[in-house]
Amino acid sequence: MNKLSRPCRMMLLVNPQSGKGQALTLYNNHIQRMLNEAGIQHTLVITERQNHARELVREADLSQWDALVIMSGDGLLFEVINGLLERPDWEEAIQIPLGILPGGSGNALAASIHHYSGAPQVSSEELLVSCGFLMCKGLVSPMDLVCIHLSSCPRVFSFLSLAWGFVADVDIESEKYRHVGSARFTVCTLVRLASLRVYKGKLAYLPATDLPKREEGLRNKKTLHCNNQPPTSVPGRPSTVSPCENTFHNSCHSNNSLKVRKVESTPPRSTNISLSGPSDSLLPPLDKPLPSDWTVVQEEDFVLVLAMYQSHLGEDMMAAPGSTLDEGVIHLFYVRAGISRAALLKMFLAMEKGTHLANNCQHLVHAKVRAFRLEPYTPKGIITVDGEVVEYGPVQAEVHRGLARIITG
Ligand SMILES: Nc1ncnc2c1ncn2[C@@H]1O[C@H](COP(=O)(O)OP(=O)(O)OP(=O)(O)O)[C@@H](O)[C@H]1O
Repeated sequence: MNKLSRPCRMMLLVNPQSGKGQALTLYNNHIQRMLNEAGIQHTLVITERQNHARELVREADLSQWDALVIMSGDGLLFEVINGLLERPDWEEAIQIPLGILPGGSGNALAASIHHYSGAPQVSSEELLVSCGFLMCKGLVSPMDLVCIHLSSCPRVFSFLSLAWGFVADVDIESEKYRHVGSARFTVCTLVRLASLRVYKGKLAYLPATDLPKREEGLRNKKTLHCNNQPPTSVPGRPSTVSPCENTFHNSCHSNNSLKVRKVESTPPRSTNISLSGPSDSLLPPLDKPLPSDWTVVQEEDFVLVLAMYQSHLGEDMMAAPGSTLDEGVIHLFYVRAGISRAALLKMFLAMEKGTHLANNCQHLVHAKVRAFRLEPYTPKGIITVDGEVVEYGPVQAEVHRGLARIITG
Protein backbone atom coordinates (compact mmCIF):
# COMPACT_ATOMS: atom_id res chain seq x y z
CA MET A 1 0.00 0.00 0.00
CA ASN A 2 1.27 3.45 -0.88
CA LYS A 3 1.31 6.15 1.71
CA LEU A 4 -0.23 9.53 1.53
CA SER A 5 2.18 12.16 0.20
CA ARG A 6 2.79 15.04 2.54
CA PRO A 7 1.85 17.79 2.95
CA CYS A 8 -1.71 17.33 1.87
CA ARG A 9 -4.27 20.12 1.64
CA MET A 10 -7.36 18.87 3.37
CA MET A 11 -10.59 20.74 4.08
CA LEU A 12 -11.97 19.32 7.32
CA LEU A 13 -15.65 20.12 7.77
CA VAL A 14 -16.84 19.71 11.35
CA ASN A 15 -20.49 19.90 12.41
CA PRO A 16 -20.30 21.05 16.06
CA GLN A 17 -23.92 19.98 16.62
CA SER A 18 -23.56 16.42 15.37
CA GLY A 19 -24.00 13.49 17.71
CA LYS A 20 -23.87 14.62 21.31
CA GLY A 21 -22.44 17.98 20.25
CA GLN A 22 -18.88 16.85 20.94
CA ALA A 23 -17.39 16.78 17.44
CA LEU A 24 -15.09 19.74 18.12
CA THR A 25 -13.88 18.22 21.38
CA LEU A 26 -13.24 14.93 19.61
CA TYR A 27 -11.30 16.81 16.95
CA ASN A 28 -9.19 18.60 19.57
CA ASN A 29 -8.59 15.47 21.62
CA HIS A 30 -7.90 12.95 18.89
CA ILE A 31 -7.79 14.10 15.30
CA GLN A 32 -5.80 17.33 15.26
CA ARG A 33 -2.61 15.73 16.53
CA MET A 34 -2.98 12.64 14.36
CA LEU A 35 -3.28 14.70 11.19
CA ASN A 36 -0.42 17.00 12.19
CA GLU A 37 1.86 14.07 12.96
CA ALA A 38 0.97 12.54 9.61
CA GLY A 39 1.95 15.78 7.88
CA ILE A 40 -1.55 16.50 6.66
CA GLN A 41 -2.23 20.22 6.43
CA HIS A 42 -5.84 20.73 7.17
CA THR A 43 -8.11 23.72 7.30
CA LEU A 44 -10.88 23.43 9.83
CA VAL A 45 -14.28 24.62 8.65
CA ILE A 46 -17.00 24.62 11.30
CA THR A 47 -20.42 24.31 9.74
CA GLU A 48 -22.93 26.83 11.03
CA ARG A 49 -26.28 25.54 9.77
CA GLN A 50 -28.04 23.07 7.58
CA ASN A 51 -26.83 23.15 3.97
CA HIS A 52 -23.77 25.26 4.86
CA ALA A 53 -21.45 22.45 3.70
CA ARG A 54 -23.49 21.88 0.58
CA GLU A 55 -23.29 25.53 -0.45
CA LEU A 56 -19.62 25.68 0.43
CA VAL A 57 -18.55 22.76 -1.78
CA ARG A 58 -20.85 23.93 -4.56
CA GLU A 59 -18.91 27.19 -4.76
CA ALA A 60 -15.42 26.08 -3.66
CA ASP A 61 -12.30 26.28 -5.80
CA LEU A 62 -11.54 22.58 -5.59
CA SER A 63 -8.09 23.01 -7.11
CA GLN A 64 -7.09 24.37 -3.69
CA TRP A 65 -7.85 21.06 -2.00
CA ASP A 66 -6.62 17.48 -2.17
CA ALA A 67 -9.39 16.04 -0.02
CA LEU A 68 -12.66 17.01 1.65
CA VAL A 69 -13.10 15.32 5.01
CA ILE A 70 -16.28 15.37 7.07
CA MET A 71 -16.26 15.04 10.82
CA SER A 72 -19.90 14.56 11.66
CA GLY A 73 -22.63 12.02 11.10
CA ASP A 74 -23.64 10.79 7.68
CA GLY A 75 -25.88 13.82 7.06
CA LEU A 76 -23.02 16.20 6.38
CA LEU A 77 -21.46 13.82 3.85
CA PHE A 78 -24.83 13.65 2.07
CA GLU A 79 -24.71 17.44 1.76
CA VAL A 80 -21.15 17.43 0.45
CA ILE A 81 -21.81 14.72 -2.15
CA ASN A 82 -24.94 16.44 -3.41
CA GLY A 83 -23.19 19.81 -3.41
CA LEU A 84 -20.40 18.39 -5.58
CA LEU A 85 -22.88 16.82 -7.98
CA GLU A 86 -24.79 20.08 -8.30
CA ARG A 87 -21.73 21.82 -9.76
CA PRO A 88 -21.47 22.45 -13.51
CA ASP A 89 -18.12 20.62 -13.34
CA TRP A 90 -19.64 17.74 -11.35
CA GLU A 91 -17.80 15.06 -13.29
CA GLU A 92 -14.44 16.40 -12.11
CA ALA A 93 -15.69 17.62 -8.74
CA ILE A 94 -16.99 14.24 -7.61
CA GLN A 95 -13.50 12.80 -8.17
CA ILE A 96 -12.09 14.70 -5.19
CA PRO A 97 -11.24 12.25 -2.39
CA LEU A 98 -13.77 12.40 0.43
CA GLY A 99 -13.22 11.25 3.97
CA ILE A 100 -15.40 10.55 6.98
CA LEU A 101 -14.50 10.84 10.65
CA PRO A 102 -17.34 9.68 12.92
CA GLY A 103 -18.73 12.57 14.93
CA GLY A 104 -22.44 11.81 14.81
CA SER A 105 -24.62 9.29 16.54
CA GLY A 106 -25.08 6.87 13.62
CA ASN A 107 -21.77 6.94 11.72
CA ALA A 108 -22.81 4.19 9.35
CA LEU A 109 -20.31 4.94 6.59
CA ALA A 110 -17.43 5.23 9.06
CA ALA A 111 -18.45 1.86 10.54
CA SER A 112 -18.62 0.36 7.03
CA ILE A 113 -15.15 1.64 6.10
CA HIS A 114 -13.75 0.35 9.37
CA HIS A 115 -15.37 -3.03 8.63
CA TYR A 116 -13.95 -3.14 5.07
CA SER A 117 -10.47 -2.59 6.56
CA GLY A 118 -10.85 -5.99 8.21
CA ALA A 119 -10.75 -4.65 11.75
CA PRO A 120 -13.11 -6.05 14.39
CA GLN A 121 -16.08 -4.12 15.73
CA VAL A 122 -15.00 -1.42 18.21
CA SER A 123 -16.46 1.23 20.48
CA SER A 124 -17.37 4.70 19.18
CA GLU A 125 -14.16 6.34 20.38
CA GLU A 126 -12.02 3.53 18.99
CA LEU A 127 -13.90 3.86 15.70
CA LEU A 128 -12.89 7.51 15.53
CA VAL A 129 -9.24 6.70 16.17
CA SER A 130 -9.37 3.88 13.61
CA CYS A 131 -10.86 6.19 11.00
CA GLY A 132 -8.25 8.82 11.89
CA PHE A 133 -5.50 6.30 11.15
CA LEU A 134 -7.13 5.31 7.87
CA MET A 135 -7.28 9.01 6.98
CA CYS A 136 -3.56 9.34 7.66
CA LYS A 137 -2.79 6.34 5.46
CA GLY A 138 -4.71 8.11 2.71
CA LEU A 139 -5.66 5.37 0.29
CA VAL A 140 -8.61 6.22 -1.88
CA SER A 141 -11.20 3.81 -3.27
CA PRO A 142 -14.14 4.26 -5.60
CA MET A 143 -17.50 4.31 -3.87
CA ASP A 144 -20.93 3.60 -5.35
CA LEU A 145 -23.56 6.30 -5.26
CA VAL A 146 -27.24 5.71 -5.78
CA CYS A 147 -29.37 8.21 -7.64
CA ILE A 148 -32.82 8.58 -6.15
CA HIS A 149 -35.89 9.95 -7.89
CA LEU A 150 -38.78 11.33 -5.86
CA SER A 151 -42.06 12.67 -7.21
CA SER A 152 -41.54 16.38 -6.84
CA CYS A 153 -37.78 16.49 -7.15
CA PRO A 154 -35.69 15.25 -10.02
CA ARG A 155 -32.88 13.52 -8.14
CA VAL A 156 -30.70 13.25 -5.05
CA PHE A 157 -27.59 11.14 -4.60
CA SER A 158 -27.25 8.73 -1.72
CA PHE A 159 -24.26 6.74 -0.46
CA LEU A 160 -25.79 4.56 2.23
CA SER A 161 -29.41 3.49 2.34
CA LEU A 162 -33.05 4.03 1.61
CA ALA A 163 -35.62 2.80 4.12
CA TRP A 164 -39.41 2.52 4.33
CA GLY A 165 -41.45 0.99 7.12
CA PHE A 166 -39.99 -0.29 10.37
CA VAL A 167 -36.40 0.94 9.99
CA ALA A 168 -37.41 4.40 8.77
CA ASP A 169 -40.00 4.71 11.54
CA VAL A 170 -37.51 3.83 14.28
CA ASP A 171 -34.90 6.10 12.72
CA ILE A 172 -37.11 9.17 12.76
CA GLU A 173 -39.40 8.46 15.70
CA SER A 174 -36.43 7.81 17.99
CA GLU A 175 -35.66 11.53 17.79
CA LYS A 176 -38.15 12.25 20.50
CA TYR A 177 -36.25 9.94 22.85
CA ARG A 178 -32.99 11.84 22.34
CA HIS A 179 -32.78 12.73 26.03
CA VAL A 180 -32.07 9.08 26.86
CA GLY A 181 -29.02 9.04 24.58
CA SER A 182 -28.36 6.07 22.32
CA ALA A 183 -30.91 4.08 24.32
CA ARG A 184 -33.51 5.96 22.31
CA PHE A 185 -33.08 3.47 19.49
CA THR A 186 -33.75 0.59 21.86
CA VAL A 187 -36.78 2.34 23.30
CA CYS A 188 -38.19 3.15 19.89
CA THR A 189 -37.50 -0.33 18.50
CA LEU A 190 -39.45 -1.84 21.38
CA VAL A 191 -42.27 0.70 21.06
CA ARG A 192 -42.53 0.05 17.34
CA LEU A 193 -42.43 -3.72 17.88
CA ALA A 194 -45.30 -3.44 20.33
CA SER A 195 -47.39 -1.61 17.74
CA LEU A 196 -46.08 -3.31 14.64
CA ARG A 197 -47.35 -1.71 11.45
CA VAL A 198 -47.85 -3.19 8.04
CA TYR A 199 -47.41 -1.05 4.95
CA LYS A 200 -49.05 -1.63 1.62
CA GLY A 201 -47.15 -0.92 -1.54
CA LYS A 202 -45.63 -2.18 -4.75
CA LEU A 203 -41.95 -3.07 -5.00
CA ALA A 204 -40.12 -3.89 -8.23
CA TYR A 205 -36.47 -4.20 -9.09
CA LEU A 206 -33.93 -4.93 -11.79
CA PRO A 207 -31.86 -7.93 -10.64
CA ALA A 208 -28.10 -7.44 -10.66
CA THR A 209 -27.40 -10.21 -13.11
CA ASP A 210 -25.55 -8.14 -15.65
CA LEU A 211 -23.32 -5.62 -13.94
CA PRO A 212 -21.95 -2.66 -15.84
CA LYS A 213 -18.29 -2.67 -16.68
CA ARG A 214 -16.40 0.37 -15.60
CA GLU A 215 -13.08 1.68 -16.74
CA GLU A 216 -10.34 -0.15 -14.88
CA GLY A 217 -8.80 3.16 -13.83
CA LEU A 218 -11.90 4.07 -11.92
CA ARG A 219 -11.99 0.77 -10.12
CA ASN A 220 -8.38 0.91 -8.96
CA LYS A 221 -7.51 2.06 -5.52
CA LYS A 222 -5.50 5.23 -5.73
CA THR A 223 -3.24 6.92 -3.29
CA LEU A 224 -4.46 10.32 -2.26
CA HIS A 225 -2.16 12.71 -4.09
CA CYS A 226 -1.13 16.00 -2.69
CA ASN A 227 0.37 19.22 -4.00
CA ASN A 228 -1.01 18.39 -7.43
CA GLN A 229 1.37 15.51 -7.84
CA PRO A 230 0.03 12.76 -10.04
CA PRO A 231 -1.55 9.86 -8.20
CA THR A 232 0.54 6.77 -7.66
CA SER A 233 -1.39 3.79 -8.85
CA VAL A 234 -1.53 0.60 -6.88
CA PRO A 235 -2.89 -2.73 -7.96
CA GLY A 236 -6.63 -2.63 -8.46
CA ARG A 237 -9.02 -4.80 -6.64
CA PRO A 238 -10.39 -7.75 -8.51
CA SER A 239 -13.56 -6.67 -10.25
CA THR A 240 -15.35 -9.91 -9.61
CA VAL A 241 -18.97 -9.57 -8.82
CA SER A 242 -20.71 -12.86 -8.93
CA PRO A 243 -23.99 -13.10 -10.77
CA CYS A 244 -26.77 -12.30 -8.40
CA GLU A 245 -30.14 -13.85 -8.18
CA ASN A 246 -33.03 -13.25 -5.92
CA THR A 247 -31.85 -15.00 -2.87
CA PHE A 248 -34.20 -15.83 -0.09
CA HIS A 249 -32.62 -15.82 3.29
CA ASN A 250 -33.79 -16.31 6.70
CA SER A 251 -33.15 -14.61 9.84
CA CYS A 252 -34.70 -13.64 13.01
CA HIS A 253 -33.19 -11.51 15.66
CA SER A 254 -33.60 -7.96 16.52
CA ASN A 255 -31.67 -4.91 17.15
CA ASN A 256 -31.81 -3.30 20.51
CA SER A 257 -29.73 -0.37 19.43
CA LEU A 258 -30.93 0.75 16.06
CA LYS A 259 -28.49 3.53 15.33
CA VAL A 260 -29.50 5.42 12.32
CA ARG A 261 -29.82 9.08 11.91
CA LYS A 262 -32.48 11.58 12.59
CA VAL A 263 -33.45 14.94 11.35
CA GLU A 264 -36.96 15.72 12.27
CA SER A 265 -36.28 19.40 12.08
CA THR A 266 -34.80 19.08 8.62
CA PRO A 267 -37.18 19.79 5.75
CA PRO A 268 -37.60 16.87 3.36
CA ARG A 269 -34.68 16.57 1.03
CA SER A 270 -36.97 16.82 -1.95
CA THR A 271 -36.65 20.59 -1.60
CA ASN A 272 -33.04 20.27 -2.66
CA ILE A 273 -32.87 19.58 -6.34
CA SER A 274 -29.99 18.01 -8.20
CA LEU A 275 -30.27 18.38 -11.95
CA SER A 276 -26.65 17.66 -12.84
CA GLY A 277 -24.73 14.44 -12.32
CA PRO A 278 -24.71 11.28 -14.43
CA SER A 279 -27.78 10.20 -16.34
CA ASP A 280 -29.80 7.21 -15.15
CA SER A 281 -29.94 4.71 -17.98
CA LEU A 282 -32.07 2.13 -16.17
CA LEU A 283 -34.93 4.24 -14.90
CA PRO A 284 -37.98 5.36 -16.87
CA PRO A 285 -39.76 8.45 -15.54
CA LEU A 286 -41.35 7.70 -12.18
CA ASP A 287 -44.89 7.89 -13.60
CA LYS A 288 -44.16 5.56 -16.53
CA PRO A 289 -44.37 1.73 -16.54
CA LEU A 290 -41.25 -0.30 -15.83
CA PRO A 291 -39.48 -2.36 -18.49
CA SER A 292 -40.49 -6.03 -18.76
CA ASP A 293 -37.14 -7.34 -17.46
CA TRP A 294 -37.86 -5.95 -13.99
CA THR A 295 -39.04 -8.29 -11.25
CA VAL A 296 -42.27 -7.29 -9.56
CA VAL A 297 -42.57 -8.51 -5.97
CA GLN A 298 -45.85 -10.35 -5.49
CA GLU A 299 -46.42 -9.22 -1.90
CA GLU A 300 -48.20 -5.99 -1.23
CA ASP A 301 -47.90 -6.02 2.55
CA PHE A 302 -44.53 -5.14 4.03
CA VAL A 303 -43.12 -4.58 7.47
CA LEU A 304 -40.09 -2.91 5.98
CA VAL A 305 -38.18 -2.27 2.79
CA LEU A 306 -34.49 -1.45 3.13
CA ALA A 307 -32.01 -0.74 0.34
CA MET A 308 -28.36 -0.80 1.43
CA TYR A 309 -25.21 -0.03 -0.56
CA GLN A 310 -22.71 -0.17 2.33
CA SER A 311 -22.41 -2.81 5.01
CA HIS A 312 -23.55 -0.84 8.05
CA LEU A 313 -26.75 0.97 8.88
CA GLY A 314 -25.26 2.19 12.15
CA GLU A 315 -22.12 1.61 14.17
CA ASP A 316 -23.39 -1.71 15.47
CA MET A 317 -25.82 -2.66 12.78
CA MET A 318 -24.38 -4.66 9.90
CA ALA A 319 -27.47 -4.85 7.75
CA ALA A 320 -25.70 -5.81 4.51
CA PRO A 321 -22.63 -7.85 5.53
CA GLY A 322 -21.87 -8.83 1.93
CA SER A 323 -21.77 -5.26 0.66
CA THR A 324 -18.55 -3.64 -0.53
CA LEU A 325 -17.72 -0.06 -1.44
CA ASP A 326 -18.00 -0.25 -5.19
CA GLU A 327 -19.66 -3.46 -6.32
CA GLY A 328 -22.35 -1.62 -8.29
CA VAL A 329 -25.05 -3.43 -6.36
CA ILE A 330 -27.94 -2.37 -4.16
CA HIS A 331 -28.74 -4.90 -1.44
CA LEU A 332 -32.51 -4.82 -1.31
CA PHE A 333 -34.15 -6.33 1.75
CA TYR A 334 -37.78 -6.58 2.57
CA VAL A 335 -39.72 -8.19 5.35
CA ARG A 336 -43.12 -9.55 4.46
CA ALA A 337 -46.12 -8.98 6.67
CA GLY A 338 -46.90 -11.93 8.90
CA ILE A 339 -43.56 -12.03 10.70
CA SER A 340 -43.95 -12.42 14.46
CA ARG A 341 -42.66 -9.77 16.83
CA ALA A 342 -40.24 -12.29 18.31
CA ALA A 343 -38.87 -13.14 14.88
CA LEU A 344 -38.43 -9.47 14.00
CA LEU A 345 -36.67 -8.82 17.28
CA LYS A 346 -34.39 -11.79 16.64
CA MET A 347 -33.61 -10.49 13.16
CA PHE A 348 -32.51 -7.08 14.40
CA LEU A 349 -30.44 -8.58 17.19
CA ALA A 350 -28.64 -10.75 14.66
CA MET A 351 -27.99 -7.68 12.51
CA GLU A 352 -25.59 -6.39 15.14
CA LYS A 353 -23.17 -9.10 14.05
CA GLY A 354 -24.48 -9.35 10.49
CA THR A 355 -25.67 -12.91 10.99
CA HIS A 356 -29.33 -12.30 10.21
CA LEU A 357 -29.03 -13.70 6.70
CA ALA A 358 -27.62 -16.99 7.93
CA ASN A 359 -30.73 -17.80 9.91
CA ASN A 360 -33.98 -19.12 8.60
CA CYS A 361 -36.68 -16.51 8.47
CA GLN A 362 -39.22 -17.04 5.75
CA HIS A 363 -40.30 -13.44 5.92
CA LEU A 364 -36.96 -11.78 5.19
CA VAL A 365 -36.01 -11.50 1.53
CA HIS A 366 -32.70 -10.25 0.15
CA ALA A 367 -32.07 -9.45 -3.50
CA LYS A 368 -29.07 -7.91 -5.19
CA VAL A 369 -30.34 -5.32 -7.63
CA ARG A 370 -29.19 -2.49 -9.83
CA ALA A 371 -32.34 -0.44 -9.60
CA PHE A 372 -35.67 -0.54 -7.84
CA ARG A 373 -38.99 1.26 -7.60
CA LEU A 374 -41.18 1.50 -4.52
CA GLU A 375 -44.74 2.79 -4.71
CA PRO A 376 -46.32 3.08 -1.26
CA TYR A 377 -50.09 2.60 -1.19
CA THR A 378 -50.40 3.30 2.53
CA PRO A 379 -51.13 7.04 2.53
CA LYS A 380 -48.94 8.00 5.48
CA GLY A 381 -45.45 6.84 6.29
CA ILE A 382 -41.78 7.71 6.40
CA ILE A 383 -39.08 7.19 3.79
CA THR A 384 -35.49 7.95 4.71
CA VAL A 385 -32.45 8.39 2.53
CA ASP A 386 -29.11 7.98 4.29
CA GLY A 387 -31.07 8.12 7.54
CA GLU A 388 -32.92 11.37 6.92
CA VAL A 389 -36.51 11.89 5.95
CA VAL A 390 -37.43 12.59 2.33
CA GLU A 391 -40.73 13.19 0.60
CA TYR A 392 -43.14 10.31 1.16
CA GLY A 393 -44.45 8.76 -2.05
CA PRO A 394 -43.24 6.85 -5.08
CA VAL A 395 -39.47 6.56 -5.24
CA GLN A 396 -37.02 4.83 -7.53
CA ALA A 397 -33.26 4.41 -7.52
CA GLU A 398 -30.33 3.33 -9.67
CA VAL A 399 -26.79 2.55 -8.57
CA HIS A 400 -23.83 4.34 -10.18
CA ARG A 401 -20.82 2.20 -9.67
CA GLY A 402 -17.74 3.84 -8.16
CA LEU A 403 -18.97 7.36 -8.91
CA ALA A 404 -17.36 8.95 -5.84
CA ARG A 405 -13.95 8.50 -4.16
CA ILE A 406 -13.55 7.80 -0.49
CA ILE A 407 -10.50 7.58 1.76
CA THR A 408 -10.41 4.04 3.10
CA GLY A 409 -6.89 3.58 4.37
N1 LIG B 1 -23.86 24.17 13.05
C1 LIG B 1 -24.92 23.43 12.73
N2 LIG B 1 -26.07 23.56 13.42
C2 LIG B 1 -27.13 22.83 13.14
N3 LIG B 1 -27.18 21.91 12.13
C3 LIG B 1 -26.07 21.74 11.40
C4 LIG B 1 -24.88 22.48 11.67
N4 LIG B 1 -23.94 22.07 10.80
C5 LIG B 1 -24.52 21.13 10.02
N5 LIG B 1 -25.80 20.94 10.37
C6 LIG B 1 -26.80 20.00 9.84
O1 LIG B 1 -26.93 18.89 10.73
C7 LIG B 1 -27.43 17.80 9.99
C8 LIG B 1 -27.13 16.50 10.72
O2 LIG B 1 -25.78 16.30 10.72
P1 LIG B 1 -25.13 14.87 10.75
O3 LIG B 1 -26.06 13.86 10.19
O4 LIG B 1 -23.83 14.97 10.10
O5 LIG B 1 -24.95 14.64 12.28
P2 LIG B 1 -25.82 13.78 13.26
O6 LIG B 1 -27.22 13.76 12.77
O7 LIG B 1 -25.59 14.19 14.64
O8 LIG B 1 -25.15 12.39 13.12
P3 LIG B 1 -25.83 11.01 12.91
O9 LIG B 1 -26.55 11.16 11.62
O10 LIG B 1 -24.72 10.07 12.79
O11 LIG B 1 -26.74 10.83 14.05
C9 LIG B 1 -26.81 17.91 8.64
O12 LIG B 1 -27.73 17.56 7.65
C10 LIG B 1 -26.41 19.37 8.54
O13 LIG B 1 -27.16 20.03 7.56
